[in-house]
Amino acid sequence: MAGIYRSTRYVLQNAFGSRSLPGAVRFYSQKPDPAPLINVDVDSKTGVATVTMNSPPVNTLNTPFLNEMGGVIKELEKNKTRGLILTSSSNSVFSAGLDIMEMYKAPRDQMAVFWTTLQNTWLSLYRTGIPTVAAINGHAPAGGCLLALSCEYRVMVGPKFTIGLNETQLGIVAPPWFLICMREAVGPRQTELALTSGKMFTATEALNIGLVDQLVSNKEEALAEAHKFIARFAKIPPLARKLTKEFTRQEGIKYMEEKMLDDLETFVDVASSPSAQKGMEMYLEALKKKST
Ligand SMILES: CCCCCCCCCC/C=C/CC(=O)SCCNC(=O)CCNC(=O)[C@H](O)C(C)(C)COP(=O)(O)OP(=O)(O)OC[C@H]1O[C@@H](n2cnc3c(N)ncnc32)[C@H](O)[C@@H]1OP(=O)(O)O
Repeated sequence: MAGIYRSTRYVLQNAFGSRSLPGAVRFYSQKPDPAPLINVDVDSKTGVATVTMNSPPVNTLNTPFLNEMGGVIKELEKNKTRGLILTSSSNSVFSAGLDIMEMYKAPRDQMAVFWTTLQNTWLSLYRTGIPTVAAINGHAPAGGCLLALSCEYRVMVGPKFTIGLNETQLGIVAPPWFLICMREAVGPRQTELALTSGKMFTATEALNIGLVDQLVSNKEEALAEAHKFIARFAKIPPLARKLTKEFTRQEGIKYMEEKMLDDLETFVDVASSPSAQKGMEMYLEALKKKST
């Protein structure tokens, strides 16, 4: 089994194409798609990129989306972008997390490609030397919360949106690297309490436990505060900043570097188990009922 996963990873690692940014201008990532999944807008004065997830209806994280996100981060690093602000084009959802359709009734090799892409893209975002901020302008359950936690600073639009790692509510388990990200933000006690119950926090609750750093009342304010956070690093030498970030995040980085294949195998085994499949089926039904 590990052989399949290793060759899958090889293919994926070589699948991130690259293309030069024509200076500080707007560009769309990866494929010349008339409806890109992610828009990137680089401010010509500050060099800060606003990366807008634009995969309606709820920015689910599936393989094409994650590949595109990985490509975007690579491009921004190559172009020495001054900051990355992650936000959503939706008025109510930051990201609904992993696309359950990538896990539900999916063949094991498809699940493996999906998870490997997630692992690689997560690691790129989590460890990038570029200062990162999540401007959370909508609900951020599960993988949506992970995306926000992988950034260095979180500004959330309140009070009506929610955020959290709700996996246990679905009968699935947040892997250790999700948990490490949560623990880095809120500490071990709050992490255990939150994850064992799969709690979704209101924006105010999230602020109170340190899951987010700031509350604002709309997206424009969120973006303005995100720019302010990035401006703090104007006079900090980038290499010193990057290495300090790597040292601070070494537990998560080390976990992924050393345990990537074990994590992958566990994921495929757990996600394809009858009980996880049943849980996903019931959850999907509940989502569908809710939306009709
Ligand atoms: C070593 C141990 C290792 C263990 C490994 C175990 C492996 C397990 C994997 C663990 C990780 C999981 C992380 C995840 O991210 S799982 C996904 C969790 N996501 C959610 O719970 C969010 C579900 N969605 C919502 O709550 C709501 O959609 C929303 C985000 C609050 C938005 O609500 P809104 O009313 O605006 O929109 P709708 O609910 O009507 O949704 C619109 C359509 O989108 C579909 N949808 C929503 N979320 C998902 C999703 N995550 N995946 C796939 N599809 C989704 C929804 O069904 C609607 O579809 P429809 O229009 O066709 O009805």
